[in-house]
Amino acid sequence: MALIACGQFSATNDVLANLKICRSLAARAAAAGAKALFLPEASDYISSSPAEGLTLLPQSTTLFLPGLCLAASTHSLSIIAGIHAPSSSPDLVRNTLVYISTTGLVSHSYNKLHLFDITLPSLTLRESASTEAGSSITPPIATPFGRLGLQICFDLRFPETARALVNQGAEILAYPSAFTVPTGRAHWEVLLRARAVEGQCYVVAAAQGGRHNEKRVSWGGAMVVSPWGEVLGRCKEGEEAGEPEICLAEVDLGLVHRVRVECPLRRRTDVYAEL
Ligand SMILES: O=C(O)CNC(=O)[C@H](CS)NC(=O)CCC(=O)C(=O)O
Repeated sequence: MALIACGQFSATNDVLANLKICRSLAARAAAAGAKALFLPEASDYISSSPAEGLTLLPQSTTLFLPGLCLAASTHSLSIIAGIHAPSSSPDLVRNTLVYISTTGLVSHSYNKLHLFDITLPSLTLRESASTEAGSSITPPIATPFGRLGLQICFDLRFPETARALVNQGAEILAYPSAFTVPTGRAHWEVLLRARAVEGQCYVVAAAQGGRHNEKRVSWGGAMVVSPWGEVLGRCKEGEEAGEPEICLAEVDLGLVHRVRVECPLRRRTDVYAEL
């Protein structure tokens, strides 16, 4: 059994202010006895334009990430955080999830595979205009609290990558996110719980929640879901979201095993392809 913390706040274009919030969440998680802190997608900054994002990127690399690493080693805490990272093009960033071990080193990372390009009546977002998509799945990481699969936000809508990670041994899936308000209200909880029930694994979804700038608001509702689909802890959602917070949950790998034994999901790979 290991206690983990799942964080929520609203990042702005002030990288140092975002770091201060993340460091305070790390202190809270450690004081509560957590072994790991999960932070949202884009914890380093939410910009109001792709051009502004590019100007903030150096501060993410030289200030935000080293600051998080220091927090991890200071508190002997694993930190799993969404950040931006340089890409192969000077005009694009990567949307990355880093795993920082308790010694304060980035040991693993994952680049978001599925980019969020939507055109709703109320909202248009084109992540592909600013972001280079990843090109591989990071195999599950052996951590002190279980084998962890890395995904990011919009990846949540693609059960194939979750299945691939579970087939590779994942016991926990991370979905750090910055869901929009209309899609969050409609889909966030049901998708997270579905991924946990289908994968028979824990799902840990740190989230941006609240207003970032005059154009952008995130739904919030960071949560930890059990392999049986129960919500074990959750942060505020919708209008209520805004203040930095954490929710806590126990990860019991015995429960992952029990659910998989009690309800075996034997696939008909004679009929459809195995992933
Ligand atoms: O670009 C950044 O700085 C941070 N990244 C994001 O906010 C990303 C891309 S715009 N958001 C999502 O993927 C939301 C997905 C979503 O809301 C859904 O699937 O419904």
